[in-house]
Amino acid sequence: MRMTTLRVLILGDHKVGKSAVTVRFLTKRFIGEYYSSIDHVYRSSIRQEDSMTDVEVLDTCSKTSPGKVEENRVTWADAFVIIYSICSRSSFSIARELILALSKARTSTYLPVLLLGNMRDLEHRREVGVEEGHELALEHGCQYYEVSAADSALSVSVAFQAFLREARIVQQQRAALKRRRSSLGSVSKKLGAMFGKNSSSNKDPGLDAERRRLSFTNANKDLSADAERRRLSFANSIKESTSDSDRRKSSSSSGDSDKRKAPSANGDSDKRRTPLASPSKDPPAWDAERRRSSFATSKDGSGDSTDKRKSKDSHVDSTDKRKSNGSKDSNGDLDRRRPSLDTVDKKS
Ligand SMILES: Nc1nc2c(ncn2[C@@H]2O[C@H](COP(=O)(O)OP(=O)(O)OP(=O)(O)O)[C@@H](O)[C@H]2O)c(=O)[nH]1
Repeated sequence: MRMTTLRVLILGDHKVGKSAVTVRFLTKRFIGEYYSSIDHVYRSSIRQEDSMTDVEVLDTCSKTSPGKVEENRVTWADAFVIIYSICSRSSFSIARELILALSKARTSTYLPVLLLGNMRDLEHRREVGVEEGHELALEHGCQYYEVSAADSALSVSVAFQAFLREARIVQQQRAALKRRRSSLGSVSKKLGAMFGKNSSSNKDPGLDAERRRLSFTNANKDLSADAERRRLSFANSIKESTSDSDRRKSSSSSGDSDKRKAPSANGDSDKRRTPLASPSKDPPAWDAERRRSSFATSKDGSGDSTDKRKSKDSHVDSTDKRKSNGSKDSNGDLDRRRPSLDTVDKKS
């Protein structure tokens, strides 16, 4: 179970019931006549949800200047309770002064402030409306309740419990912020110790600037060299492509087109191209001769359709042979077919 200590400072005009309210909250009892010319500190442990809160309440003696608050007290306290009497307009004005004084004293941090309008049981003597109390509280971001220390402990207890809950949260947030700041401070000190020793920029800013300049120049040099490399590579590729083109031209002029196709293109495309290309390469004389031979065979009537197919097949074979053997095949094949023509002529 966690334990925290909250310091609460009670402020207000004379005889508004500061002591009566404080004692009511801490002891649940009402003391009708409480006289003291000195400040009192009350200590108590209050249970809130899952935790206990140690509360120190400083009941101030407001005989001299009730509208002012000493700086050391402001520093001491975590939370402030400002009490006025609903039966006293002047006590309400002093409450306003105190709120403003607190705002000025601790501008950097949020101050939990509870504004209490006491003596609610004396409604017939009311000088300050409940709306005025609400407005003042809203204006300065305070909690606000009207209570009666004389009438019941409940109203006082409700007001204090709600206020202490808020005060405790604010206190915890403040403590966490302090821890974070201190840890950040120690980390930054360590980093400063680590890098401060080795950092040349702190010692010699001129040297650091020169190092950056050289680094920039080297980076530019690298970029220029890279661009030159790319330019040379591009020029070489152009040269290579030009010489390759020349080579192709010279080889095509020497009639070696079939040989060029094989290594340059993939095998499949060449295989596809070869049978389509070969018939168109046959000279017209071969076609004429082929037609004539076919006509002669049909006229002769010798040989069936199978023979005709064979003849055609053999002719295709011979065409392929011609392609591979050149002039030798062309002469030989032509000569082999000519005797048959002669035979036809003789028969006819
Ligand atoms: N009717 C009524 N009387 C109250 C109430 N609270 C306090 N009193 C009376 O008001 C008078 C002043 O009460 P204190 O508690 O002494 O007020 P204080 O602000 O502490 O006084 P100083 O410290 O002398 O400035 C006492 O006679 C209380 O009995 C209340 O809620 N209702």
